[in-house]
Amino acid sequence: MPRPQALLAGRLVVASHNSGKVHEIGALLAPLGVEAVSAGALGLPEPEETETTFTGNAALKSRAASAASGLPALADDSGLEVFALGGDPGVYSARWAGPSKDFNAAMERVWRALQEKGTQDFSARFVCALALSRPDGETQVFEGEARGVIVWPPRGDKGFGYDPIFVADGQTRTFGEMTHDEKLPLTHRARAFEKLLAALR
Ligand SMILES: O=c1nc[nH]c2c1ncn2[C@H]1C[C@H](O)[C@@H](COP(=O)(O)OP(=O)(O)OP(=O)(O)O)O1
Ligand SMILES: [Mg+2]
Repeated sequence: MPRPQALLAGRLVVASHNSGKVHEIGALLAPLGVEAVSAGALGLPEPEETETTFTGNAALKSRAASAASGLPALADDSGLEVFALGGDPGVYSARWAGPSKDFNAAMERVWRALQEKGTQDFSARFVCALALSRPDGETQVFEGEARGVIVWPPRGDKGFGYDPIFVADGQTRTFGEMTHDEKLPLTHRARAFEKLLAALR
């Protein structure tokens, strides 16, 4: 079996169709000298996310991309868990935005659900599962989280998804108000990536 490290030595598929994620994962991979190519650039299809966990969906996406391309693949399945909402939208975070990917509507739905609960508990976390697959299907998955609170109204137009309503612990600005370089080290994604690197070392 090749050293897992070799998986990050040459060309790697970033198995995501979300440009915000592809940008962030590209920045995490850049210092390693990995030649990252996105699933979209290779014309790979977007698999249906049939699992009920972040780790399950991440593995499903990395396996599909690696098998289809013959290259190692790194997939990200992530989402926002709001504690007072029992973890919603969770693995359905992308689906709450609907087929038109309307995250203004998805953010409103989060806020409305919190209002309906009548709660003052706005605590939340972003979760990211990163799955690394080889073309033979062998897969490793790593999870990271970023804890914080939901704020309303949305603030900032940077980032993607739910960034304008999330303030990470210890911060005052939302992820939507931060530059890419400010947001990235605070993310669930960077934390999952640290674990992946530690495991491959
Ligand atoms: O840092 C983040 N900042 C804001 N929102 C975020 C973040 N990370 C995940 N999210 C939300 C939006 C995203 O749409 C959904 C993930 O859903 P998820 O299925 O993993 O990704 P996706 O469908 O957008 O792209 P793909 O599956 O092709 O990787 O959670
Ligand atoms: Mg998805």
